[in-house]
Amino acid sequence: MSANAVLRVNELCIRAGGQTVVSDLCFHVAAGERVCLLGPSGSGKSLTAGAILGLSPQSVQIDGSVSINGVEVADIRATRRPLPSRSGMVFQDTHSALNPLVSVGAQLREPFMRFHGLSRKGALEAAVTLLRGMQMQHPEEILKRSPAELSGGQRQRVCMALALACKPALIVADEPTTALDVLTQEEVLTLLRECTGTADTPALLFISHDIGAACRLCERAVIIDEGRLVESNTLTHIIANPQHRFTRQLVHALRDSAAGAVPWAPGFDAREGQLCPA
Ligand SMILES: Nc1ncnc2c1ncn2[C@@H]1O[C@H](COP(=O)(O)OP(=O)(O)OP(=O)(O)O)[C@@H](O)[C@H]1O
Repeated sequence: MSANAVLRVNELCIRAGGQTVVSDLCFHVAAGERVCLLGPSGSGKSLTAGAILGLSPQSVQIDGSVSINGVEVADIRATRRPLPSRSGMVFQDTHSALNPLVSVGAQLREPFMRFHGLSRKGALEAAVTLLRGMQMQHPEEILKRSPAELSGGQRQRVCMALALACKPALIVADEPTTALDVLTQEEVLTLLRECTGTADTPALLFISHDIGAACRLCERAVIIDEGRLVESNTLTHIIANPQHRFTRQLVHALRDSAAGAVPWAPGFDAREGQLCPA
């Protein structure tokens, strides 16, 4: 396992509704890395995300280890975690992620005041700069609106801006593009790629059942089925040589949908059905 891991999940077991739904899960995300957690519906992806983020429902029992930046956090709720071990989060449901009664500007200036020590005015200026850097049109105008006055794609960008403004070492994105149209999905994936996975930006754990999006964004994938790790490798290797039944289904679906060209997957040769090294 990598020595410079931002996230280490070790022997994670999750019980919910009287059943073990995640068993002995082990994986890591290194600094500067983008890793995808892939699995079919009901395989335990969101419960794993909840355990990593410290947002599991009280009824869910968690055993094993989750460490972020070297701090053991499996037993610590999100709001009580020490700052270096807090993660940014981006979810599918942007309505729930934002306070509907508070303007976007008031929500976005908070992390700049809290984590960057900026004044109210300085925080708003930083928020404008961040949104502009994320290719958002008219950021000053956006900050004055309430979340309900934004499109789904705009709300998702604001959620990403909120996650980035907290200066986390890790961002966990749980199906962030599922509720968006195809073009907006493309934009959000591009943005996630630009804002994560380098020495100066957070590492990314991208949770999805879309291997096409994973290829677009991540170098490595961890694949789970029925709460157990079934495959873990670079996406180049997995696409060329899928081992598990679910992975083979995903790769076949990707090849079928490709039909000659996969513009969103750089390096993907649809005729060969392989990811070629960039
Ligand atoms: N709070 C809970 N109480 C009881 N069972 C739960 C709870 N949350 C999830 N489960 C069950 O645990 C299993 C894994 O759920 P989870 O939401 O992690 O799956 P998932 O892989 O994220 O699925 P999807 O891709 O459909 O979102 C499912 O069988 C689900 O019904």
